[in-house]
Amino acid sequence: MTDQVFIQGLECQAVIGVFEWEKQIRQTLLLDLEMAWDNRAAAAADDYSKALCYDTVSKAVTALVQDHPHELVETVAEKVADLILTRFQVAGVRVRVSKPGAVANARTVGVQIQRGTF
Ligand SMILES: Nc1nc2c(c(=O)[nH]1)N=C([C@H](O)[C@@H](O)CO)CN2
Repeated sequence: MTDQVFIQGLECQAVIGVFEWEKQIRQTLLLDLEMAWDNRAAAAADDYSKALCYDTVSKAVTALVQDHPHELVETVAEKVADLILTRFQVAGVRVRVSKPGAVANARTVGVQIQRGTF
């Protein structure tokens, strides 16, 4: 099954980082999500209830990332993947977490993980 629902560049203001000064501020994280989802039923019936709602997922992920402090972008990626797999019954997910402010001479840095099956 190759269908996906995706979310690109989801901007979150998070308490994120290993250093003490980072725990006192919010920094931008950008999330890219790809979720395995068979879109045929929703499309055939033109039925929102059969779709994976990117707005609902975006709100849930934003709350998770913004409402709890984390040290590592790896932890954020794992928690987001777990949320999507469990709360939204998605079979597979790719999560990319970018921290654009972290390295002065890099456009961005971060991690990408894949969990479940596509
Ligand atoms: N693989 C990782 N490396 C680093 C992380 C991280 O979350 N994962 N974090 C930091 C610091 O918080 C850094 O972003 C401060 O600028 C360093 N390396």
